Amino acid sequence: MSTLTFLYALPIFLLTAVVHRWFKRWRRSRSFLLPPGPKGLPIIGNVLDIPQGLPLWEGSMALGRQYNTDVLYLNLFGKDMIILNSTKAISDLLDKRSKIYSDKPQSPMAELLGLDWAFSTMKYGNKWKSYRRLFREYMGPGPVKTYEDTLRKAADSLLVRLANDPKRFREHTKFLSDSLSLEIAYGLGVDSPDHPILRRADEAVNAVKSGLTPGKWLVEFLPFLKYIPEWFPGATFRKFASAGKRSLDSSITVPFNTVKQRMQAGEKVNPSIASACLQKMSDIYEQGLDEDAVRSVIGITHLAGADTTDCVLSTFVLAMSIYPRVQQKAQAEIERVVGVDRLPDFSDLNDLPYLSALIKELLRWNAPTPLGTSHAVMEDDVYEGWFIPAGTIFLENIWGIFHDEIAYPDSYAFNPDRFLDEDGKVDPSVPDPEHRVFGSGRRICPGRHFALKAEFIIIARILATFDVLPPVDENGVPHVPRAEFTPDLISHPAPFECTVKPRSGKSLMFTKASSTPEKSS
Ligand code: HEM
Repeated sequence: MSTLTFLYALPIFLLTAVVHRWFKRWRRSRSFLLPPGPKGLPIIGNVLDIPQGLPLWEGSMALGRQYNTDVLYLNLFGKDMIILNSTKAISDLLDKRSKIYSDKPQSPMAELLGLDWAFSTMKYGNKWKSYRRLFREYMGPGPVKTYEDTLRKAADSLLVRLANDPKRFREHTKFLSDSLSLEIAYGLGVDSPDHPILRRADEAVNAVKSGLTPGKWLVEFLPFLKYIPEWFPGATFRKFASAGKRSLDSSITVPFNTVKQRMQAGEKVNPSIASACLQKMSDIYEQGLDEDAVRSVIGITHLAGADTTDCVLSTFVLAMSIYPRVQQKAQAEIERVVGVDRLPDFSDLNDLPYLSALIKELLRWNAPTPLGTSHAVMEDDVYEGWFIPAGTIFLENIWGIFHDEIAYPDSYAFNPDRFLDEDGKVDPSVPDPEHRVFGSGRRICPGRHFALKAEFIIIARILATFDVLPPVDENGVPHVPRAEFTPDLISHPAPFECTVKPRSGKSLMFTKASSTPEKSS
């Protein structure tokens, strides 16, 4: 198509597609009762109804209250979207009707990023099931026990970095999260955050986070825009997607090929999911999978876990610098149960209810994925008398249910005690954020067993050895950071300053003793 023809054809194509969609929706809305939501305008639907200046999770809670519904219907350029604002609605639909609510919406941005290899964006079906089964072989509740030693070492190397350079705590937690997932997936050790594999992975994760943020890109609502060529004025999304695709392709290929080539050359490689899979390729072929499937499942293990782990750790540092009494209480519990002659270990978990409550509170206070990731319904459905058209996109408002003032009074305060009963034991009557923060139904996060293990050991060991403190100015006055979080698909604390100080000579001894030389790839 010549440039001129394209320029003439585009607006006509655009208008026809939008009018067609709007007409379909208008016809349907006359025959069926859709769930409550703002009325919207012709063609663009509710685009202008979404409260501005607020993250979508807060804005949709406000709209839900305005329309007195926990099943908020929005129409965005003819696309049906429902935001579920209560645990009941999430459980009724995404859990109890998971047979038809486990699809993923077809996302033009995911397509432009070339994400068809990733089972997290795959349509519900046999291919997704077989990829997820392979992931579970290495990340299920049993297999994750085999990573305990790697996790202890990773936690201890973080302590060393914190002791040596306390102000750059945020870089250290990020490096820990990134290098840990690289090691578990490929057995590759890296000694610097500037290692090209980590940099590429970072670019890839950022591309996915930005590319899949709900409502961020017009092409999600007007899919034909994906045919706009990269050179077209204003087509920044195309350039963004091409760069993201390059980083993603490199991130799943380079480390995998490195391990494969080393194994083929008979070199010794560290244990990892990649080496385990490559050693048993004949079994994998028998399961109907091939090397592409293995590469992609391991790629997801590497890329999906790092940012969420980092998010929880930086939220922990922020919370401790704002709430010193919570920190002291957790440290006192650790000293009482573990003593001061060793570091906390996995076997201590059940004896540390306050620490368990603190981790639950971290996940609640700043849920790493405030809207989960979208689901799509595969068939027309009816819920509470409302019609739900096939293909409707669903978002679960995890942030919203974690800020429900009835379940969690004074919900913006960081208060682990809300999860404990009078005897200091975890109170089963308080809804456990661990049951909701990882999503729902058949798509529930399969990395959750690993995530909870990693967070426990890292946080317990930091608390045992360091005090997290707000920064002080030249007059010694502390400047407590504010609890602010980014409005992204994975919502991190906004930049803040603080520092960490070793708690005693003994804690310094632990960090020195565990200062084993780091591997290089
Ligand atoms: C605190 C840490 C984490 C949180 C809060 C989290 C949260 C989530 C959420 C909300 C989903 C979407 C579930 C749904 O569609 O309903 C998800 C999916 C997923 N997560 Fe996690 N995650 C975490 C850590 C991890 C880790 C460490 C890994 C890998 C080792 C991982 C791998 C995945 C994968 C592969 C999926 C896609 C599942 C599918 O579509 O079948 N996650 N996660």
